[in-house]
Parts: sequence; structure tokens; C-alpha cells
Amino acid sequence: MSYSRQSLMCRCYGAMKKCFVFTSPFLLLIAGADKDGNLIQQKLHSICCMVGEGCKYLYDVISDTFSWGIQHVQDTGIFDCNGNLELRVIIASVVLGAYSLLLFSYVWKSRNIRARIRLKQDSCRASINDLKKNIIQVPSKRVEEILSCNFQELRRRLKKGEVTATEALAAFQQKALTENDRLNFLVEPVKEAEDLAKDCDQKTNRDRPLNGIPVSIKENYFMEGYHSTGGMSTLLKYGTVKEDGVLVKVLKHLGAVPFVRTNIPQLMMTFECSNPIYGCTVNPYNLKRGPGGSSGGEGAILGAEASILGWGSDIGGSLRIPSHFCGVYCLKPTAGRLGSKSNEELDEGLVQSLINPTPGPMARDVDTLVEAMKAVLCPFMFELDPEIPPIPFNTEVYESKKKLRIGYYYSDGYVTCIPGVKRGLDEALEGLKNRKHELVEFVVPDVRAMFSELFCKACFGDGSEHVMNMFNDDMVDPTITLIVLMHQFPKFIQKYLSYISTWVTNDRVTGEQMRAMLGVGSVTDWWELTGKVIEFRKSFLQKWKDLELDAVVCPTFPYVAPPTGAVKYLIGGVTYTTLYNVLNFPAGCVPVTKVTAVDQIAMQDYPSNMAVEKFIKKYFSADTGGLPVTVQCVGLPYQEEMVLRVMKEVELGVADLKQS
Ligand SMILES: CCCCCC/C=C\CCCCCCCC(=O)NCCO
Repeated sequence: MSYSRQSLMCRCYGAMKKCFVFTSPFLLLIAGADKDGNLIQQKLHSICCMVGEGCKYLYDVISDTFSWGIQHVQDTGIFDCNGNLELRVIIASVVLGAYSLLLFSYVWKSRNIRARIRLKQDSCRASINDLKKNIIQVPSKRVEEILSCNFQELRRRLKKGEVTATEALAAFQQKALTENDRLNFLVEPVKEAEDLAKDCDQKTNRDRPLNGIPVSIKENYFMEGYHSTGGMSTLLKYGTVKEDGVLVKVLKHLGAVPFVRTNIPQLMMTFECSNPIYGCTVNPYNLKRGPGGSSGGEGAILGAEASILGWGSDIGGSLRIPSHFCGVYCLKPTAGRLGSKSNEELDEGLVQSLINPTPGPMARDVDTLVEAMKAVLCPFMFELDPEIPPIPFNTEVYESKKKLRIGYYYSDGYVTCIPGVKRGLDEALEGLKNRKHELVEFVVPDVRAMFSELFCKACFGDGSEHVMNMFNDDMVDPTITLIVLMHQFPKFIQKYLSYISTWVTNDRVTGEQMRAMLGVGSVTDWWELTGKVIEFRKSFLQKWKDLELDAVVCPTFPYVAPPTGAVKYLIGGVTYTTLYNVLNFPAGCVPVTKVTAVDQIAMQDYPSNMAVEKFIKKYFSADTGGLPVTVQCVGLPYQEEMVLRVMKEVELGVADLKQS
């Protein structure tokens, strides 16, 4: 989505609105003035007194200017000041008239937005109902049998013709429809799925690596005939996508059957999963809690076992956070390994050269991720997108038996992990130790500066202008209202608010993040930021090399699935994932445990110095029993195979522990 696609009118409207809203109080003050402008002086004086001595100087300048201005107007003789009512009436009428116009245009605009959203909702609902009515009938015993297969088993049966692709599709469609009624992860079913499945059932196609495997796809992936909105209804205006994106083409070429498109948060830059078009998705383990985001629909559908392989994307944790909250596996590849032409990042305002999003697979075991990566890293994809480095899957690295030297950390130095998360890491490390790997403590560098000074500044380098402009023609989801509202203020007020928030939250990061979202300023500042990112990567790499590490294992996130609507108070946790986007290191998640009653009791000792910690204490001391915990496995750039190997080692190590 390019800037040019943002209608000029919307942007002008937004700018005018802001200008007007912030100047009108002054206009009204003028309207309330007597002929000498006394009232203005009085009001300004009292305001200035409140702000303090420093502002008095400013007051003198301003009030002198006003007096001069009014005197000047009187001198011109445009109106008779003895009856100065006229001036006030004129100004008041202009202000009220403009407000009425604004109100009218707001109501008119809202009606259009709501109509656009309703139209899309109706079409999605119709599509779901259509599938419910016309779903291929498969006996329930057969459905259960298919759903109980793991990926390898399902693929083997499909290949042998013991299960047809049409049956597999129907089984997952049935399960998805049932689970969707409780979790709302579906955006819409893929209408062509049945035709694709029938094609897979041709004998000549059975050898394709993913033949007949039903796959779920995040809404932002380009698919011919479908909208990719990232939860922004304004993007519905541009119609459906004309051509499949690279990964969808590759998946179809390999025989996979995309069967549903799944939900995302509005704007895809938060880890709530709610937007005004498709609504709110909830967590399969606890319906009062969220599935994470932005690939939240994928997290929920996989967590509910209604999909066997899903595809999401990640620029700050959007594959890893939902995996962690929903207890599923994922791989966030190095940005570039799978290219950048598969999914909509309405993020084009967010797509910059420093920190890039990447598509990636999500699944219910490591083997599926391995098979998915092996399959898609194929000549067909390298030809389709020559910008993707033609590096096939390195089986040798994945299958190597060499003992590994693995770094680990329990805290990144900012938000402390809750006890359940710490215990999850304990278990992963113990499993690795039992498998004779060497463990080395690793201290991560300053994540506070990394998050606000590098991640936020890069992602919102334009002062969030591009994304915020889109809201001039859209509704705002309650999960992000606060942040959108804040951006309606002039920058100097936002800056002021950021300092207040540091003071209120006792947390430097909150204020720093707010200021970072005001953008970098100039090209020179952007170059400086580029230099800082390069420097950060260099020094991190050096630390890694000094310790001669093969990989790092650490918490994916400091807490588990939060109640829906609570993410806005908990953003701080995101340093654990954004670190590896800033570094552009591949990282994957492995579920290791679930929160226990003992973990919940241990929350009594959780710190509560910063606001974010107080909220964590509030939201995770109870009602978290049974929620999944994963660990994050990290490798050097382009070493996805090493990450997957470590993930497999963790999976095996934890399984051994549970058996013993
Ligand atoms: C208007 C909403 C802006 C919220 C700004 C909060 C600032 C930083 C938090 C970053 C949270 C990142 C969540 C994950 C984003 C992600 O990976 N998206 C994937 C897009 O493909």
C-alpha cells in the first residue's frame, strides 16, 4: 500500500481537523474579548500564572501582540468598536459553523465507514454459512481419525491415497467451523479450497511435498480475490487482491490447500487480536484471554487443533507471541530468507530498510516446521522471487549430532518474567543439559534503548504519520484507541505527555517509546539511526562470538496470555521478541509447560516497581492455570536450520523430563 493510495482528501481533512480543533479555543477567546482585548488578557494571565513565572514572559509577548492586533483592527475601521459585538458574533459564528460542518462530515464519514465494514462482515458471514451448508460430508469417525494424525502421518496417508485431500480438507473445515464459533479466529473460508483438494487427489500430483495438506493463512497474505486489510477497513476501498503473493503461489505449487484466512489486530502492530471488521479472537485455553498477535487467528486455530500448518508474519513478535499464548510452535526466519512479497504490511509506512517483517510457519510440532521450510525453500520460489537468496534447506545442519554450546538468560533486564515462564525455561535448560549440550549464561545488552531508540524509531520513523493518516477514514479499535488518540495531539503536547507518563508509570521506556513514535526528524537523523542499528548488531554479534555460541535459549515473553483488552498496559513485554527483529536473527518457539497453581502463588513475590509490573501482578496472579508457556530458540542470521535443531532438542529434552 503506497502513500499515493492514501487519498489526499483524507489527509487534508485530518490536518484541517487538527488545526481547527487546536486553534478554536483561541478563536473563542478572541470572540469573548471586549474592544480592548481585556478578556483575552485576563484569561491568558490566569493560565500563565498556573504554568509559572517562566511563562509570564511568553504571556507578555502574547498579550502585547493581541493588544496590538486588536488596536490595529480598530484602526483599520473595518467595524465600529463601540458596538464590538459584531466582531465577536462573526468569530463565534465562524467557529460554531466550522464545528457543525466538522460534526456533519464526521457523521457522514462514520456512516460510510460503518456501511463498508457491514458489507464485508456480511460477505464473510455468508461465506461461512455457505460452507456450513455445503461442507463435504465425511463420517465423524473418519474426521476424528484424520484430525488425530500428526503432519508426517497425514502426509504419508495422503501420499498413499489412504486419506484423500478432499477428506482431509473437510475434516479441518469441520473442526475450524466448530472451534470458530467459540474463538472467532476465522476471517473467511477459502472458496477455491475444494477445487484445489480435488486437484490434489489426481494420482499424478501425490508426490508433491505438501500435497493435500490443508493450511491456514493470516489475513494479510496476498490471495487473489481476497482482501488484505490488516484490520483497516479503509483498505477495503481498494478491492480484492489481483494476484497470489509469492508464498501462496509456492504453497499451491507444492500441493498445499489454503482453506481459511485468519484474524489479525487492527494495524498489526499490537499483540491483541481485535479489529472493527472481523471482531475479537479469543484464546483456546481461556476464552477471557487473548491469543496474541498479530498472527492471533493463526495462534488460536492451531491451539484449537483446527489447522495443522499455518502461515503468519512477524516484525516485532507477531509469530512468536501468539505461539507462546496459544501453546504452538513457530519459526520467525531471518527477514529475507522467505522474501517480502507474500503479505500485505500495510505497514508500507512501516516497511523501511532497517527492521523488516518476515513471513513464517506456525505448527503443532517441530517436524512440521522443518518439513514446511524444506518444502518452500525450493527452486520454484527462488525463480518466482529472485530477491530471495537461493539457499535450500540445510539438512546436514539440522540432522547433525554435534553437541551444542547454548547461551541462555532468564531476564532481558527490563520486565521480569513471571514464575511460570521462568520454570518453563528451567525445564528447557534441564532437558538440554540432559542431552549433553553445554549451557553458558548470556547477558543481553540494553534492551531499553534497543526498543525505543531503535525498534520504535525505525518502525515509526515518519512520526507514525502514515498509519495515523489511515485513521482519518476508519474506526479505531478500542484496543488501540489510546495510542491513536495520543497521536491526534500536536507533537509538542505528545512530548509533554510522554514525560508525564514516565513519571506516572515510573518507567522510562513508556515515555521513550512515546517520543520515539514521534519519528526521527530528518534524513540525517535517519542515517544516524541506521548507524546505531548497525552498531548494535555488531556489538551483539561480538558478544555471541566471544562466547562461541551455537544458539541462545531464552523466554519468548515475560508473561502468558493476558485478558482481552489488557495489552495496552503490558506493551513493555515486547522487548523479549523485538530484540531479534532489530538484530534480524531467526528465532522459533517451543511449548514447554503450562502455568500451575504453584506458579500463581509465587506471583506474590513478583516486583511491582513500574506500572507494567503492577499490571502483570494484577493480571497474572490468578486465572492463569493451564495457560501455555514456550521458550524462544535463537540462531545467527540465515541459520534457521540451527534454530530448528535446537527447538527439536528442547522438544525431546522436555519430553524426556516428563517421562522420567
Ligand atoms: C497504532 C498502534 C501502534 C502500537 C504501537 C506500540 C508500539 C510498539 C509495540 C510493538 C508491538 C509489536 C507487536 C508485533 C507486531 C508484528 O510483529 N507485526 C507483524 C506484521 O507483520
